[in-house]
Amino acid sequence: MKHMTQAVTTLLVLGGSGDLASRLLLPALGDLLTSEPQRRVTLIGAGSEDWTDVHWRHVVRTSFATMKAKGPAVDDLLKKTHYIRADVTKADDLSRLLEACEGTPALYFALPPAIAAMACKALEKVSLPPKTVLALEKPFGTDRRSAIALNAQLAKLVPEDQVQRVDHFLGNSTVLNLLGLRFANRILEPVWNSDHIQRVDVIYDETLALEGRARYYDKAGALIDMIQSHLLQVLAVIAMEAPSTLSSQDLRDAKGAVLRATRVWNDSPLESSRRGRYTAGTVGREKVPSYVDEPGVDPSRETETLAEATFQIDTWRWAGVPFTLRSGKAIGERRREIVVTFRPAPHVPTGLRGAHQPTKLRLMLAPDTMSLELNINGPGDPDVIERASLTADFGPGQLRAYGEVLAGVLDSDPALSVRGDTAVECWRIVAPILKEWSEGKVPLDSYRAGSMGPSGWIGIG
Ligand SMILES: NC(=O)C1=CN([C@@H]2O[C@H](COP(=O)(O)OP(=O)(O)OC[C@H]3O[C@@H](n4cnc5c(N)ncnc54)[C@H](OP(=O)(O)O)[C@@H]3O)[C@@H](O)[C@H]2O)C=CC1
Ligand SMILES: O=C1O[C@H](COP(=O)(O)O)[C@@H](O)[C@H](O)[C@H]1O
Repeated sequence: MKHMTQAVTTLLVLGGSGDLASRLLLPALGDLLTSEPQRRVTLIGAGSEDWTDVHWRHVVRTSFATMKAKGPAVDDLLKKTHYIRADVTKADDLSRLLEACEGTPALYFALPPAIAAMACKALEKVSLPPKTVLALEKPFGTDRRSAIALNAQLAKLVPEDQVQRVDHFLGNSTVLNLLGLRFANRILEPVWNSDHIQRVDVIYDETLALEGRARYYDKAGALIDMIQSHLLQVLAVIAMEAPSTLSSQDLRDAKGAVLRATRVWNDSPLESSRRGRYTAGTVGREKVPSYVDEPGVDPSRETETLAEATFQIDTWRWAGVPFTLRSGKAIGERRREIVVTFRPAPHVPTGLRGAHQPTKLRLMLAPDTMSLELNINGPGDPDVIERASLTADFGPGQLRAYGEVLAGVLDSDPALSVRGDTAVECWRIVAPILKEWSEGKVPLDSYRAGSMGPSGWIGIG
């Protein structure tokens, strides 16, 4: 993304002792500072663990090492970074943390969602320095109503453009590349509509299983964890109208308009959604227990680990085109792709045989590649259609997804974050599915960990 003047001088990570901080945020910060050595950031970690500064520096160094982070910005940060033990739900503790911040702080809520909401409430009693940035992780709230309440709470604290509702998929380079691919070429936009596109599928199947995250995941499940947030954002970027600029206002207006027009296909979760849960199996060489036997899981919740749902977008451009989003855990093969399937050619000349498959554009995420699958009639019999793929490698991108997220936070540029109304809209979109699933109207199918999903499910993409 574009690089703005850095607005934030201190990054205060609330929940610095957690998984997100050490596995994703800190490595991304190291990566960002290596690639942009002119940045200067003071990093403060805060959490309920009784850590010393020495221990915290060790955690930061270890995380930075995973990205081979180096250079003057990294050295400067490592010299000064420190850790403060605090209960972030208490106003006094939050005041203490803010007093330790130099200049303009960004508070990154790397906290369980309920604790983040409590911390926001406590911040009402705290005086925030001007231009303070608040960065909140997904899921933003637990349903439409709580997202509206959290928005109202945040509005009491800072203006909307100082709130970053983080969705790291928007920092994913393939998602960013979609902007260039769609809007910097003449050939795609004229066919990017229901006249030419038959369906769009977004698939994010992971080989990872629960990874010890039952405390959060068992209450969320695949629909909330992946579709309500990340994949609907991807849908919005695929389907949005061309923004005039890459400014946060233009990008977020364009995404917001698409999501406001999106609803469950035919308003029927029964026909348009499926859910599954893995049983014991082997993924690669790893033995995976049945989801219900994972520590911390409550089987009576009937949490799904694989979700698939089809949506419609009620606009002139997209009327009648199904958008199917799917994500699952403990699937036998990792598959992360956007598949755009074009309608068949209106007439294939009589005498040309074998044009059975439609043109498909595949955009693969991490590693970021693209392939356009075409029908051609060479090199063999000129009367027979064969398939050919035009492929391109997008390269790794300057920064990883969380690096882009952190650049946005430090520059106080919300372009890659989710606007408040859009976060609410995403809950509105999935609400009918959540309701019918909770009422048991859509069966919870089983699939063996390491398989491609429940038998009987027709593959997509
Ligand atoms: N982990 C991941 O892969 C991803 C996580 N996220 C989101 O990031 C957020 C954090 O997740 P994750 O890091 O996995 O969660 P963890 O449970 O690993 O970490 C949460 C952190 O918050 C701290 N904490 C909890 N209560 C308090 C309190 N009252 N005062 C101070 N610190 C407190 C915990 O400290 P202690 O352990 O001492 O309680 C811990 O450091 C969630 O919203 C999640 O959805 C988003 C994308 C990916
Ligand atoms: O936010 C989340 O995303 C990850 C998948 O994203 P990736 O960039 O790590 O591939 C997912 O595994 C996790 O369950 C979810 O909370």
